Amino acid sequence: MLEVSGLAVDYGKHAALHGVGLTVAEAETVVILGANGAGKSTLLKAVAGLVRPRPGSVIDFAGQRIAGRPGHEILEAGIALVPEGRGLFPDLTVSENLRLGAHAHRARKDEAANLAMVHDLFPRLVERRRQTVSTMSGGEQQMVAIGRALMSAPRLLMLDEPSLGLAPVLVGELFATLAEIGRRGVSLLIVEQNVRASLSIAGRGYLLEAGRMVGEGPATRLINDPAVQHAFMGASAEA
Ligand SMILES: Nc1ncnc2c1ncn2[C@@H]1O[C@H](COP(=O)(O)OP(=O)(O)OP(=O)(O)O)[C@@H](O)[C@H]1O
Repeated sequence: MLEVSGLAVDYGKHAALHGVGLTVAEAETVVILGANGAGKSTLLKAVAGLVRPRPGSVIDFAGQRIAGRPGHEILEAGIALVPEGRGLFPDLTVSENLRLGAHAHRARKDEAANLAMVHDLFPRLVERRRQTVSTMSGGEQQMVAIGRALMSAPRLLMLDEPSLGLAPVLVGELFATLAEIGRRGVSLLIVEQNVRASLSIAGRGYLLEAGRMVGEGPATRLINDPAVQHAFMGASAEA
């Protein structure tokens, strides 16, 4: 469903991605692993239309060529991003933040059904719907960020380090919910440093190093691959 090849992104003279490729099939969960600065966020931003890829980069989604298109068109095509740091409006309430995720045309007519789905996945957001986001815990804010992305009824949900800053018990809950979202038919593309937790819900993974893909394979193989363990399994990944 998502097919990326030869994706290159430059920040001025600095090349952050040197021509990477990856695929995500319908209803598949894929993880991108890599150290700080490897280019993981840049990859997601390029797919989401938030940074411009170099001409010649190919990003195809559900039969459409989306490379270089603006972010709002890519959202309409069915790709949503939960950015690193979550990108919420801290002074607005939970409900207001969720409603802001529903502005895509493709989701407007189903807003009530999408909200019901978000409340089903995150029951705590029902009780907290009038609470200002800045007063919530990190785990609750992550629920709002994922909920807001789901309000656009994406076919592909991309998450940039969703477990960052969460206590280990919340990391477990987060990945259980992401697995449930995947079971409901949404494709997931997840950038993570938490190797074990993310691979445990994924079908496949890729290793990104200094702007190049240096490995890929089934999650069950990567989770036991010594190269992955050496390169990426820091203290946080052992949690
Ligand atoms: N806006 C920017 N301007 C210039 N250079 C940037 C910009 N954003 C990222 N870079 C550089 O591009 C490279 C890839 O960054 P990116 O944020 O994609 O990596 P990452 O793998 O997501 O790392 P992290 O986990 O630290 O976010 C890094 O060398 C980074 O310093």
